[in-house]
Amino acid sequence: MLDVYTQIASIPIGYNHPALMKIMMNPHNLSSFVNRPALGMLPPRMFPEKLLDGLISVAPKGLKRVQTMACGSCSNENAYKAIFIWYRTKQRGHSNPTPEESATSVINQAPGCPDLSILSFMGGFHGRTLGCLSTTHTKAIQKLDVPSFDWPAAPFPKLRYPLAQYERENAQEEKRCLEEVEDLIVKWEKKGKPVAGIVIEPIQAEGGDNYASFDFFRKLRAIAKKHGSAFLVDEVQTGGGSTGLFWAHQHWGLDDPADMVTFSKKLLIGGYFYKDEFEPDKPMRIFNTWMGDPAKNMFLTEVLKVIREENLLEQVKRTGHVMLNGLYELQARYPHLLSKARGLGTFCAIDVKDEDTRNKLILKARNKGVVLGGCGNQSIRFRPALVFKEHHAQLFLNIFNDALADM
Ligand SMILES: Cc1ncc(COP(=O)(O)O)c(CNc2csc(C(=O)O)c2)c1O
Repeated sequence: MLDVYTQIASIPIGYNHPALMKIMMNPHNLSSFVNRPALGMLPPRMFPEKLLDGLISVAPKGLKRVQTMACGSCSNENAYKAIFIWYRTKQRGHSNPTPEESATSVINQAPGCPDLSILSFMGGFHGRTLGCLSTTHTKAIQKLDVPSFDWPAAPFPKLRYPLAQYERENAQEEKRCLEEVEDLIVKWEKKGKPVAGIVIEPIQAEGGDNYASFDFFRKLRAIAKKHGSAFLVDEVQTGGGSTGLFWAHQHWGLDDPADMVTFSKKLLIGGYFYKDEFEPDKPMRIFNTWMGDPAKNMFLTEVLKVIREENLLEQVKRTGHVMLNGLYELQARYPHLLSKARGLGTFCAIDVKDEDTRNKLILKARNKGVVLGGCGNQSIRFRPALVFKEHHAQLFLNIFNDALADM
């Protein structure tokens, strides 16, 4: 199969890459695979140094610290907790709780359990655990029957395509959404549930590969700063190089770095980078048994080596041009079926006329040997590995054309 979905965007350098297979064959690595440590209490002696060649070597601008986790949901979940701890420490002026805060915390009451909130966006997806689900607004089936926190959800810009033709309308739409963000922050402050943090994806993936301008994100970052809220960029799906830069939010050109960046999928390990001030004041406040997995970190270090040695981020840019230009051509050839071709690097998507036709097209592509994935109500998202070259893209486009001709 030609895989253009790669296990929901989580295979970085293709299947069975020799460099990763070699890791498995090295007898010196066996202990890391067999003896999984409780990293929060008993990290292997060389673990911090090993992070330097791996995760810390790709730390986003302005972030020097990293907390590893297992998956995207637990990365966001624990990043939210670190934000709440930071916010309350800032409000108190120190990190020593009063006896009342300690007593009320264990019975789920304020002030020990404060009424704080995280602002998210309609169309955003941040995971399926309880805190993450309160910031996820994609499909009802993901949220039905699960209690939710009373946290604000702002509108995400609904851009009109082609972007060049609707610049004025789209700028107006983004301005409307940013005004709504500030209104919600003020409203939740008045409700006694101050917004401790804002979470956003650089491209709303599950929600349908929704885009906003880089200027929108720079302005949003400034709003978070203005209101004393942490700014968390969720790079679980966009991170790892598929937009042509290692982190999608690098495209924004932020003067003031994000406070936190969560990751998982292509990085093979979950976790979040964070600014010094978000370091919890005491051990075990952000904690679980494993806190990540040194074996996965080993694979990641090797993946990063391959990305550098094979210059894969430049490859992504070249392949991305072939993909997007090919999608433009197909949308022109099948205007009754396709619209809104869009992408950054090989992180591309296209809309199909309706959900049923989108699902049929994915099935038809699969029967012709191509693995695709849907997102949103009627989009197809393309998530190839970083080793996906121009000839793979052309092969995909030819098969996709045959599937479309067959609809
Ligand atoms: C931007 C973003 N943030 C967080 C998550 C959650 O990561 P996991 O918990 O699934 O590892 C994801 C996971 N993506 C995802 C794709 S399908 C899916 C699902 O639960 O149906 C989840 C994500 O795309």
